[in-house]
Amino acid sequence: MADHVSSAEKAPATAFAGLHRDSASQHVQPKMEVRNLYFWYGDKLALKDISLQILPNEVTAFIGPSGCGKSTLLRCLNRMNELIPNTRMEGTVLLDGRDIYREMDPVVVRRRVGMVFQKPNPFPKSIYQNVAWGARINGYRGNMDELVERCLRMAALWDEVKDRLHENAYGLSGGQQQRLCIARALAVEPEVLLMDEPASALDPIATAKLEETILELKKSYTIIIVTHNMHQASRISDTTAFFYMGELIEMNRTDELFTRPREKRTEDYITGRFG
Ligand SMILES: Nc1ncnc2c1ncn2[C@@H]1O[C@H](COP(=O)(O)OP(=O)(O)OP(=O)(O)O)[C@@H](O)[C@H]1O
Repeated sequence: MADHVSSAEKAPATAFAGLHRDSASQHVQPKMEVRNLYFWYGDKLALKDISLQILPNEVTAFIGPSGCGKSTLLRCLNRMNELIPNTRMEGTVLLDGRDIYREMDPVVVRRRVGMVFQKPNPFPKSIYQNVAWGARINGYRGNMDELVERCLRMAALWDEVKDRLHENAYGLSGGQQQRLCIARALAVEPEVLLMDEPASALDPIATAKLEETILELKKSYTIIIVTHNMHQASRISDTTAFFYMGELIEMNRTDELFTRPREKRTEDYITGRFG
């Protein structure tokens, strides 16, 4: 296991020492931290002893063969896993140092840690209402027009939809719908964005646009993205975590992981020898 991967026994500050380069003397606090996490679907163990840290304002990519637990881990980071019956989790997940399972309300966790899914899933409502909805149920009292515009701009969609805000979202292309879903996620003012293969249903041009958007968003948000596409991981992420059969095999700066993997299984995967 790579030496930067923390365990509960190691002090969190040192666990990421090999990774963080912001300052030689000062460690940035992780935005999120997972400690010794196990997850079961019924009797089936899907995640085994996962420990890792997510740094703020970075893109972290989760890669690995199908079924290795990437989406499961993503859902553990905002308590979405709790919505799946007959599952069990052990371990700790921290957001800004606070335990999201023991010290925080799940509704608050899901607001602060937003999610964008594999398939764009806008509501059958107008573009405007798609963005305003989340803010409204969250009790937003400010100027809604301004908020909608701000979120659509952040999601790099404003210029394409500003003259058709009250048209049905289903009239948008797949790539536009996915950016609308990002705008909708941003409307509740999250701090972390979880993205589960957000480009898998998009063509190369829409994918490129989405990747640009993600790079722009990381200035304001912490982003974790599950991707099957290793080129995408290397293009947009700062840190990459490689999973295999429910275990975290290696996590490192993306350029290091792709050019000098420490583990044979990582090397085999990134060179296409399996998976
Ligand atoms: N709702 C569920 N009920 C039972 N088992 C599940 C459920 N969701 C996932 N699993 C199992 O848990 C393991 C991890 O699945 P998960 O979807 O997290 O993997 P993944 O790495 O995201 O896969 P993919 O890349 O194919 O999306 C797999 O063996 C999968 O079959």
